[in-house]
Amino acid sequence: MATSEPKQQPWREEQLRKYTFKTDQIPRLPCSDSKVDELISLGQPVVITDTKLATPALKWTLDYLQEHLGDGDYSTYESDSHIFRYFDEKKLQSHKGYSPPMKRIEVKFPEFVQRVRNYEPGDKKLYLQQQLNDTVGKQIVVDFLQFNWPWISTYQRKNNWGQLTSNLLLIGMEGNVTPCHYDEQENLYAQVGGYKRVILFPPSQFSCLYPYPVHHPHDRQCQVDFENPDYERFPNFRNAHGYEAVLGPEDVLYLPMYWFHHFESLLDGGLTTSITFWYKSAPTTDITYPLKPQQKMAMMRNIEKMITEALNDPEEVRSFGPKSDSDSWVRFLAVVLVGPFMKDMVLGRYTNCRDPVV
Ligand SMILES: O=C(O)CCC(=O)C(=O)O
Ligand SMILES: [Fe+2]
Repeated sequence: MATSEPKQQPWREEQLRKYTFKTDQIPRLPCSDSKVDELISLGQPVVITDTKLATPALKWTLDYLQEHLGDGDYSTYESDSHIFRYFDEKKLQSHKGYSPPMKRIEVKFPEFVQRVRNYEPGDKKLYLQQQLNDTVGKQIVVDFLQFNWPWISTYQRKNNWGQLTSNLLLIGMEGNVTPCHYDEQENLYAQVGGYKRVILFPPSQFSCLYPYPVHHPHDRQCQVDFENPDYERFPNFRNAHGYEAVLGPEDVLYLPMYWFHHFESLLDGGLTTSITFWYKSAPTTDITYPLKPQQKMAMMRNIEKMITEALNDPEEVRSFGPKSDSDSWVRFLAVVLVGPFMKDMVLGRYTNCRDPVV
């Protein structure tokens, strides 16, 4: 009888960046394992190893894409460093004087390929992040139609998710980092080329991660620099505890809505290609108490939006805190009397909010 050799791990520990917090592993399971259904229905992350969700995209090399993508524009971010921190361009307008740490450019695919291939240390790093749309050529449409829609639609139905909103194609250079943030949709994230590490934190760790105020261009992004955490400003980051996995071709991660996530293309690992499948969340039917941490996050967002809109001046919200001695009782009230919900929303995040140094 043939014995199967244990499969060798196709990446090395030195390809992972080093951080200060502890992590556990996200479970890796085949589709046939009934735990997959259970975890997804509980809103818990899981890596599923054999969905064949985006198998036709395994052949999407740069050459293949260049031949078949068509001549549409591809949104690509340019960054001086390996960090690609997303910003909301609409919120930039009301946040005068702040220039974001990366720039979005629209390029034709061959230009992207040329810049990636000719990259030299010191050049700006690139990260293509473009929604798949109807400008792609016929062959890409054929590949797309052959994705495993029956499998993914089953999960959409079982979990009562809303419509598929978009598929983002991500092509990143080795070492690129998408820093920690959360999104407001359910995500089945298909890895198709190269290896990417993902680190997740559940919504219950909101108070360890200090997302920017909602009106800030970096809304939904954590303020803490994972590579050099400032524990004075963000003391609870010491208590952050993540879940992680390295995703390779054919792996699909269920990334639940409101879970914080950080992605890194492995160091010295070449280009990475991934495709997101974003779904609207299930409508809330009956509310049960206590509310879940993600429901509280949604509430906080609404309250912050209301306050910002009511005051009609983000600066007034942000510079909360004593401006003079006579204001100090306000801070006293906030610190001593307000319950954990308001503290999580305000302390550290609002009292210590600073723009990152560009
Ligand atoms: O792959 C990445 O770099 C970021 C992906 C991400 O943030 C997402 O799929 O929500
Ligand atoms: Fe995301």
